Amino acid sequence: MYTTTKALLDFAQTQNSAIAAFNCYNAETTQAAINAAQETEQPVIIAYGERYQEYMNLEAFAAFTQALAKQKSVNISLHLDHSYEFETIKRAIDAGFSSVMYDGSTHSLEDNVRHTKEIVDYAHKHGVFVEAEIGSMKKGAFSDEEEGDGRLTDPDEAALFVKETGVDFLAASIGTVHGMYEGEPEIRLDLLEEIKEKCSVPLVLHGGSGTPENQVLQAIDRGIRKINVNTEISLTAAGAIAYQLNKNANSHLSTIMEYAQSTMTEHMKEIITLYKNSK
Ligand SMILES: O=C(O)C[C@@H](O)[C@H](O)C(=O)COP(=O)(O)O
Ligand SMILES: [Zn+2]
Repeated sequence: MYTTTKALLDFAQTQNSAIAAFNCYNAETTQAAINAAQETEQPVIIAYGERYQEYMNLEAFAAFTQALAKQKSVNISLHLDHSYEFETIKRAIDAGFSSVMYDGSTHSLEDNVRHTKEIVDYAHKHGVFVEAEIGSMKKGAFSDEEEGDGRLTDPDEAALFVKETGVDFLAASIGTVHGMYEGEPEIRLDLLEEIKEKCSVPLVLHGGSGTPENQVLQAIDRGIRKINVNTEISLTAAGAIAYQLNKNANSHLSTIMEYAQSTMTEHMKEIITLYKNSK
């Protein structure tokens, strides 16, 4: 079923769980995520980033995802991840994305508020929900993302940001990184508690890959409702491809990709089940 990210995060709120938002950019990643949702009978968010456009056209991706989602009985939403250009956001809204993320984290607070508000006003007029980021994420290992300066979110700034912009979901920087960790990460649960207390909107955790399970569960218990995962799944697929080629270097491409896809599905099922947080 094709639904909105807002409906999924509201549902997560009632369950004290978080919804996995998997970064998808081709047929295999998207099918893997949708199959994982179907097999676990849990909702999932398909997150397509602005930077993937060179790899798969935005409108084609949206049509593909919506067509698959409509054939399934579980709830699936389509979200535009990290976007910097108003133009991309407008295109995503026209293509049927239910939510978009404007990433103004590299701007000053004042500019981030101004740009985000402009986008929120536009998106809300079109019935679309907006995620935005305050603070910024550091880049860890194996991430193709651009280097951020890694500023933790200030709870008072976050409260002001939510109030001034009218944003629907807030991505807060609380100690995770984009990519894998070099050492043991430490999610700042104290900071998360303070942000949660001061902001009434659902909170989003970026940099889900490699984050220790006990820290993830504690973050969910303190109000994280959406967790973005990319690098970990990409590494799983790369490992599966290497394994298949090692077994048979002349494998047909469809065999290699099918194996990569089913391996991703299994990994995604574990993540979805963890985030469900049922004790
Ligand atoms: O890499 C992308 O294009 C998107 C990611 O930044 C995503 O938003 C995210 O936070 C996933 O982090 P990761 O699991 O640590 O790669
Ligand atoms: Zn991210």
